[in-house]
Amino acid sequence: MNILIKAATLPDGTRADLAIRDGVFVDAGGAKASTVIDADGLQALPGLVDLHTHLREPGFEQSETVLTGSRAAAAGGFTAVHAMANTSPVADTAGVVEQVASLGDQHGYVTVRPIGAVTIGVAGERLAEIGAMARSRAAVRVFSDDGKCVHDALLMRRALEYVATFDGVVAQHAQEPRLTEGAQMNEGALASELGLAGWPAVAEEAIIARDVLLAEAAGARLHVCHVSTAGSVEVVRWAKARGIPVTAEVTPHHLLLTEDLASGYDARYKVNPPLRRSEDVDALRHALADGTIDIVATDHAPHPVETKEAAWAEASFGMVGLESALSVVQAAMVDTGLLDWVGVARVLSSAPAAIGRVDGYAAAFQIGAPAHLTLVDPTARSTFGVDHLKGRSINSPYLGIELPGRVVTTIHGGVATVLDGELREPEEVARG
Ligand SMILES: NC(=O)N[C@@H](CC(=O)O)C(=O)O
Ligand SMILES: [Zn+2]
Ligand SMILES: [Zn+2]
Repeated sequence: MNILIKAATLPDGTRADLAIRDGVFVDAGGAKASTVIDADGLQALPGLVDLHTHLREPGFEQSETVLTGSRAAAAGGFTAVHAMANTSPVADTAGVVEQVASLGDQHGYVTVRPIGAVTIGVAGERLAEIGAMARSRAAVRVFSDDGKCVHDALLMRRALEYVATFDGVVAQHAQEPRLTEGAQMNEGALASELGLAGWPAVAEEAIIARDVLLAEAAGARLHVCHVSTAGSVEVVRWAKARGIPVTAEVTPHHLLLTEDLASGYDARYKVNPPLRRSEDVDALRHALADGTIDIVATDHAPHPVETKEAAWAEASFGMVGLESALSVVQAAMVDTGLLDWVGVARVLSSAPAAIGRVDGYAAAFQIGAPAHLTLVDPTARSTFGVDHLKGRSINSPYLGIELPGRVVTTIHGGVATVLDGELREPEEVARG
């Protein structure tokens, strides 16, 4: 597939033609193409990379599969996702991570990089086969028990020491379990009023504080999943100033939504960590803008309708996020003047790729670099609806809300997975 993209606006604001042949960017001068895309007025971004996606396969295919999650990702402008390990069986062996990676390759919409579990069965008791997963064909570099916190300090220390030997990273779901038993929403006056058990900020902050010190002692890379409080930002800022190799992510929903949405007991807003106060949202936005928080990661967490339409206390934690991520980042960060498109390219592509050690994202748009990109129309506005959702689950907190921006085209390795705003079928993708 030869593609010529005419007059796209690059992240730095310059306009350029982009030519793609055999999966890489080539010189646009005089290039012939079978597909010509008029990108006048469209913003080009490097292909988005998600460090935190729940694809649910194997085991929870009623929520999502590698195929349906890949389609949701492509629709959202993503060309690579990291698949979380809390599947059934858990991705704690070379066999499971190789299976997930090869399903991703077969479907071809996005690069699927499996995350390996830190502990067997994410049970927090014994280390998983970290080395075998790292050496496998899936070449796992990110390890996480996400959904659960690696709360045993000795296990966390050993995991950090182990991953340091091959440049891996432990991605921690920072949640002190004793402080959050039965927790349902952010701790505070509103939780008391609603009669829901509170999830205190200190349960997140205390684990981050412990883990940055463990990472320093181990000389290992630590990544903090879904940072949600102003206090966590302060801890990460302190650790970075000290030179500790820590990176942090924030989700789109923690950049936009606040705890008061829990008032109606609509479990679409139930998520872990919980939606916090507007002061926290403000601190997270500024931390992302100043680099204290490195990246945006979706924490796309599909769940079946039954488990989200249940009473709040019984409902599952989590929201889908792949299809809405870029729009929410535009609303929270770009349209507020906190981040420009160069910044968006960093927090949603080059920085997550660097943390996950995904090749091909450091030199976006350069001749010879793999052609992963997305074209968005930042002037579009639409009411977010189920038609925007391309995965298997519809537990989005944005249904019925107007959001800016629209993904018009996604190209993964030179193959268009979205054209004119429409997903292309797998057969078409394979045929090129
Ligand atoms: N975020 C969530 O609320 N849920 C995630 C787990 C997690 O990311 O902790 C899930 O797997 O459903
Ligand atoms: Zn988590
Ligand atoms: Zn998660």
